[in-house]
This record gives sequence, structure tokens and C-alpha cells, in this order.
Amino acid sequence: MTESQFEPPDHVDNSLWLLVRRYARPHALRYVLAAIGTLIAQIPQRLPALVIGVALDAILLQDTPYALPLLPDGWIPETTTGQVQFTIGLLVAAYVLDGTMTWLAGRLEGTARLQTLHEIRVDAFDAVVGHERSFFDRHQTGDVMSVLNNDVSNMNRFGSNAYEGIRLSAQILVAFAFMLTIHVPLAALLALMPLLLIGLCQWYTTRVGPRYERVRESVGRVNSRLEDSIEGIATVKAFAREDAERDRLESASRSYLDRNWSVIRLRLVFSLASWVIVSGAFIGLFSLGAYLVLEGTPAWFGGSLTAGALLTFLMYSQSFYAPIRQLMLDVLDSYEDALASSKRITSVLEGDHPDRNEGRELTVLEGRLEYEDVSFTYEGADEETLTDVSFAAEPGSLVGVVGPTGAGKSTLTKLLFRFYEPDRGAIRIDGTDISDVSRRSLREHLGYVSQDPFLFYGTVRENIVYGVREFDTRADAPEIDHADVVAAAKLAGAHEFITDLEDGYDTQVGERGASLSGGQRQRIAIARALLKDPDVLVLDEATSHVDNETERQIQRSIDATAGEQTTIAIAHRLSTVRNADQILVVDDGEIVERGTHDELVEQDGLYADLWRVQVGDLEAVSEAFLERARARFGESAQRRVTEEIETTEEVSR
Ligand SMILES: Nc1ncnc2c1ncn2[C@@H]1O[C@H](COP(=O)(O)OP(=O)(O)OP(=O)(O)O)[C@@H](O)[C@H]1O
Repeated sequence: MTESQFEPPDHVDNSLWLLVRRYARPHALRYVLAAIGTLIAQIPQRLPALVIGVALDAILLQDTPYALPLLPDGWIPETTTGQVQFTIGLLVAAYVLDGTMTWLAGRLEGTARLQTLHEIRVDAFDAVVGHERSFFDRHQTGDVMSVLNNDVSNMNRFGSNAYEGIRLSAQILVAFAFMLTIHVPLAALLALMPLLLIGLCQWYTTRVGPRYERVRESVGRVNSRLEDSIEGIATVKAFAREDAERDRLESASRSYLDRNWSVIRLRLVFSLASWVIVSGAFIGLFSLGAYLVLEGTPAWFGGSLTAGALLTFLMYSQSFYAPIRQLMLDVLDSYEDALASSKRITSVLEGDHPDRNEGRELTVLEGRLEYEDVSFTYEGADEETLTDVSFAAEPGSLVGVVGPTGAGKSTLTKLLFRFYEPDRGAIRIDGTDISDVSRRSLREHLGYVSQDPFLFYGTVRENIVYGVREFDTRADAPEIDHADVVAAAKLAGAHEFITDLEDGYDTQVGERGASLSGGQRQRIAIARALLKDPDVLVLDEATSHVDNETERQIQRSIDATAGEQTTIAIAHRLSTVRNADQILVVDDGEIVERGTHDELVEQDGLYADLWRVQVGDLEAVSEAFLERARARFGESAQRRVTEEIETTEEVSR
């Protein structure tokens, strides 16, 4: 896999803007009201400094008369006591208004932001599960999870910082407006300082953006490593590879650390440079202000400046400098980080994934399945995996698919589900080309049991009903008739062991069904597929983990249901498909032989040799077969064949 696995498609110019447009815009009213509330709250927030400055000059120093901008003189009490009370009243009113507006705005913004994120996460998940199998061949699960978790959470950080950005901008503007009311030339001088910072910001963003992209990638890699090691914990332990896994994680985590550190280093330089500019400006302002107060202000520089006014001005300048720095450091920084995350999210959202509802509904009347000259190559593979595969399965028939490992048997059935699209040829059900119908409706008619089926965390019962009902533990979820569940479990040879479990059908199966044996898991998966009552059932080595007797029992059940559904059974154990109406022998992506068991034994080809090996008739195995086995396994071929015979004999006994 390449370094940058999640790249937005070409038609997306600005990923972050796309997410904002699509997900924040529907909540625009709440965002705008929150922004207005934040803006309004700035006025009462800045008021106390102004009032205290005026009160200081007028009441304590008795330098100037008590006067506030925009307030008619008639409103101001004349006595000192009255002015003190008036000042206190103004302060209380300012704090109450500030608190109320901030609370309201925070509430509006908080609910809108969480709703926005919720929608992004759900849509991103929907897009991920909408992708076909090739997407999951290309991306590691942990990396995909990090898009859904870390990158979406990163958008949350950006959302709250962007809101903070509005608050800070308002604070800057209001502070500046108040400073203008005190001393225009001094305020104008102060306004030059942000200009110095713009160049610094440009320097920072061009450097930090690519670094954040690399950090996001390494978060994905750490997640992938974690996921891989924990998922494969049984293998890790069996091979005593804990230390090796630790080393691999350490290397991924080290790369994350290094990349993150390179961001932090840059940020520290940026922070220091901005601090120098801001502090320098503040000291310059204080020096100039003190000089003007002591020496008197020339008329051309705006006239008099009192000590109280200078104090207020300096307090405002703090409400001006601090937010500018915070805006640069936190908001700009989280913007760059969110930009990197938004690229990964839009790559998932906008990536080329098919719409599972696109196409017409599939109607199955009989269940006749037909492959016509189907060829297929996996992405990135040099050779075709399937070449000109053609066969027809009559409604209700059982088709066995056998052949050496890696021959293309599973691939053959993956195309039926449209997990992948064939390069050439067509697959038809009752004459309808499956590429014309929606994937959803196609899959509603199909059942699938793999060699290593996946059980979800939940009860046995929930896993059996999975294919026909939402995996839903809500008390009011529609119920499936328990008798149907039991009937499916009986057909799958699972009922007996389920009733022996401590809580029967309500037994928790553990993570991925960990508390059950491989054969038990397979039987639950077969029950799940049979309960769905599909028109075409695919069993991909579905009974490989069960003993011979149970397999025979399941076979009898499937034979009994055959006639109702068309079944394709892939098997290495040839006895599994011995009674099939038709057996396809696949070798190197092609169907090399076909017929019933007896016909194929009669043909004396590959199938006949495979059969002889499995029944222990080694003497009769053809020289061509042994030659081929030698080519495949080298010197140990003979030994392997003998071992297989011994195993088969043991199993038969
Ligand atoms: N997702 C994939 N991407 C690329 N190549 C794949 C993928 N899945 C399978 N292959 C390759 O395609 C070939 C056929 O694989 P397939 O799983 O269909 O074989 P099979 O006959 O079912 O084998 P087995 O009996 O061992 O299950 C193999 O060479 C395999 O390596």
C-alpha cells in the first residue's frame, strides 16, 4: 500500500469546504444565531474595562467628568455615591448579558456542531460499507477506522475552534472599536501589528499543511497495526511473537511521534515569533502611552490621554493581542489539521463507490443460473484469475465446484454477488443479467456461507436471524418466529449443540463467535443462510470444519431443500459434492472438466485423480497428476500425497 492511501477524487477542489457546504449548511440558522450571540456578547464583555476606566478617572482621581460613549449625560447620576451605584449596576448588567448570550450561543453552536459531525460520521460509514470488496483489498481496516474515528473527531476539534475563531474575531473587532473611542491615532498604530503577522502566518501554513497530512497517515498506520495485532492475537501468542508485534507497533508509533514532533517544532517557532511581535507591540504601546500621559499629547496626535484612559487602552490591547495570537495558533493550526482530515474523509465519501440501489429489481421465479464466457482479473494482477467460464445451473440443482487451491473457485462465486465485476462475459439469473439489477436486490436473493464465517457480537439467535432482520436488540424490534429459527438450525445440524449451550439460543457467542468452535460457527452461518431462504445458495467450503457425520447430516438437509434453491457448493473434500447434479472442475481459472461424479471418474481426468487421492487409491493416480504435484510442491510431493491419503483414511474411518 502506498503512503497516501486516502486521496480525494479529482473533482473535489477543497475537501473542507465540501464538508462544510454539505453538512454544516443545513444547520446554518443555528450557526448564524450562535455567531450573532457571540458577537453581541462581546459588547458586555468589553464594557467593564471601559466603565472601570471612566470611574477611575471620574470618581477616584476626579480628573474628568463621568461620561460614557453613546450614553446621554442626563442618565448619569450627579453625586459620587450615585455614580458608584450606577457603575456597579452597569457591571452587573454587563456580566448578566454576557453570561446569557454566551450560554445561548454555546448551546446553539454545540448542538449544531455535534449534529453535523454525527451526519458526517454516519454518511462516511455508509460510504465505507457501500464500497465494494476491491476497496477493502486496498485499505487496511485500522486505517479505514481511523478515518471514521480520528479524522471525524478532528473535524469536531476544528468545528469548536472555528466557533472560537468567530468569538475571537468579534473580540478583536470590539476591542478595536472601543480603543478607537479612547484614542484614534494610538488605535490606528496598533492596527499595524496584525499586518506583520500575516507574513508569518503564510510562512507557517505552507509548511504545516503537508506535515499534518503525514501525521494523519501515520495515525491510520498506528491504527492498522493495532487492529492487526489484536485481531491476530491468537496467532501472535501461538508463535510467541508478542515482542515482534511490540516492535512493529513501536516503529509505527515512532513514525507518528516523529511526524507529530515535526509539527510541534514548527508550531513552537511560529508561537515564539508571534509572541515576540505581540510582546514587542505591547511594550511599544505602553512606552508611547506613558510618554504621552507624562509629556502631554500633541494636538496632531489626537489630543489628551489620561492615566485612566491609558489603563483602559492597555486592557483593551490585551483583548486585541491575545485573541490574535490564539486565532493564529489554535484556529489556523486546527484548520490545517482539519484540512488533512477532510481530504481523507472526502476520499471515502466521494470515492468511486457504486450505489447499491442502482439498477432494477431482480425477480427470481425459478432460480436458473448461467455463466457465459466470464473472465476476470483482480486489480493489479498480471494474469486472469478466471478465463471464459461458462456453465448453467438448473433451478433447484446442486452444483459442486472443485479444484486445486488458488484455482479461482471462490472468485467464481464472488462475481455472482457482484463483489467484483467481470472483465468480459455475463452472469444471468433466470435470464436477467445481474449487472442490470441493483446489488441490493441481487443480494437479497442470494445466500452465502464462507469457510470462515463471521459471527457478530451478540447471541446465537441474533446471528441466525441476521440475514432477515436488523441486528437489533431493541425490545420492540420485529420478531422472527422462533420455530423458523429452530427449523433452520436443525437443517444446519446446529440445533443440538445450541440447546446444549448454557443459555441455548440466547447464549452470547463472544467477539466474532470466539466462544464457539469453528464447526459450530459454520453451522450457525449455514442456519443463517437457510433461514433467509435464498433462491441461490453459495456454500464456500461451508462444512470444512465439521466432522464427517455432521457434514453428511447437513448434506441431507441441503439435499432436502434442493429443489427449492439452486446451490453452488465449493469443496475440497470431494465427498461433500459427490451427489451434486453437476460438478465443475476448475483449474487455473478455467473449467477443465464437468459432469456428475460418476461421469468424471469415468473421464479419468483431474477429478478422477483427486478422487483417487482422497479415497486412498494412490496406485491408480496418473503420472501426469504426480508430475504436476511435484512441480507444485517440489521434492516433498510424494510425501504430501501420502499424508493426504492417510488423513483421508483416518477421516473415513
Ligand atoms: N482480493 C484479491 N486480490 C487479488 N488476488 C486475489 C484476491 N483474492 C484471490 N486472489 C487470487 O486469485 C486466485 C484465485 O483465488 P480463489 O480464492 O478464487 O481460489 P480458490 O480456488 O477458491 O482457492 P482455495 O481453494 O484455496 O480457497 C488466487 O491466485 C488468489 O491469490
